[in-house]
Amino acid sequence: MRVVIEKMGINGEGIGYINRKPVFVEGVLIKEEADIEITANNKTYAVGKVKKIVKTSEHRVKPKCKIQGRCGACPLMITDYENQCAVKEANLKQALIKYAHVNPRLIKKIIPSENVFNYRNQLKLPFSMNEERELVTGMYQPNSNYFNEIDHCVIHDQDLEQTRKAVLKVLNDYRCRSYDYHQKKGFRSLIIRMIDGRSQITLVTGEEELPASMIEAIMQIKGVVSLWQSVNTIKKTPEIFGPKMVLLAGERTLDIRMDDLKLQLSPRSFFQLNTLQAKRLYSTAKGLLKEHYGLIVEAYSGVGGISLYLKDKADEIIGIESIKDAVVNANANAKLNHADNVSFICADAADKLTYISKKREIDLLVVDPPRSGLDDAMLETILRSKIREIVYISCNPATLGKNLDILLDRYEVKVVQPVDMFPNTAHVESITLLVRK
Ligand SMILES: C[S@@+](CC[C@H](N)C(=O)[O-])C[C@H]1O[C@@H](n2cnc3c(N)ncnc32)[C@H](O)[C@@H]1O
Repeated sequence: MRVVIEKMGINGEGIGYINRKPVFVEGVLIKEEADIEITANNKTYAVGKVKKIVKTSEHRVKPKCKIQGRCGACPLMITDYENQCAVKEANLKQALIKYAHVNPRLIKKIIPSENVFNYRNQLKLPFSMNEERELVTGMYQPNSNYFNEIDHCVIHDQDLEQTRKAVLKVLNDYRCRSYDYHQKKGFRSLIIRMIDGRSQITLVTGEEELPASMIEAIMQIKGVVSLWQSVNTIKKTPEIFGPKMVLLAGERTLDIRMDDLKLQLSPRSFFQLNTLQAKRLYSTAKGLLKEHYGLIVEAYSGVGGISLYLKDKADEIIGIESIKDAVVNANANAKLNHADNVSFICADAADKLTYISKKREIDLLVVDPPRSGLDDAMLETILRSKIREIVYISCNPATLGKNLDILLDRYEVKVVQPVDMFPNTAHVESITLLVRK
């Protein structure tokens, strides 16, 4: 079947229509024409696989990565960066109009990323064995068990890639094997966070005792400041880290600088993946605010970066975060940065916000939730409270749109500012400023 691609979907796929039914096709761009094979045909939509592209977009480029399209992380790498930004802006507009009827004129042009490649400061990759019986890292093809070995990832920081290769060499020198679910032994995942040339490494393993000389060899790799082991023998789990973390060598935290801020990060704490753009994200959010507030609450605060960026904007700032390690980091970060007016609480965001909003007046709420967006309890608490302003930082236009639809009962959108944090991927980050009606 031949299809003309009319728009792009939220996952970076092309969408065309056959007999008015939408057909989702990976690896194609707007205005391209392709011969496709229908691989799934449901009542309301179909899925197609490209056999041949018969008309090519002027925005198509040759992807820099050999396994683009197979690993699934970078569907937009087939188009120039200007067009990637246009696709992201259109997707955000589409979602916010569809779910919440947001006036498109309030949605600004996306702030592009300075670094289109080599921007990721962290990798979290599963291990496997290749045909030569060597331990390798890679990605499972989306919706399949097929493992693609990653030889060289072009969105990872170059030093991060060097470190990954050096760690693999050590593990192979010691003849380490990938995880065996029956024996509960072997290596499951490699996690490396590398910022400003310094790295924190975590090996997620089965019940494995690692030789002291191997630990020493990893610590000798350039820039490595700590090596952690996380034992995870839970069979089917979406969690990469196991319940227990053991510091094998080096420093407990990765200490970084972000503009004037000093931040400490533990392996399990969330931290923005594109450090340069994170500074832009935070300073753009700050730029949308008034001069000064009484009380700011930041929900989903991670290691406290946003609250600390805003420390001069309020009499008091309270952060709420559910991961204990991140809260320990955040409170240490408040001390390190002499922010006596900023503190962090380990709790569920909705629970704690309900508690605070019953006792005190909140002038500004900052939320930066995971991809699933704000849950019902959080939305209910916000609607019941008298919070005056909200800054909603979102990494998922669909959940943002659905949440806004509910919040718009009591709030008005002032501006939506997209920021590209993840070039080549389909992810769209945005900041929305809402004011109580
Ligand atoms: C997208 S991250 C944002 C972190 C932080 N704002 C930053 O810029 O680094 C979302 C954070 O929400 C936390 N989180 C997830 N669900 C939560 C909940 N129900 N209550 C509190 N925090 C939660 C996660 O642990 C994570 O640190």
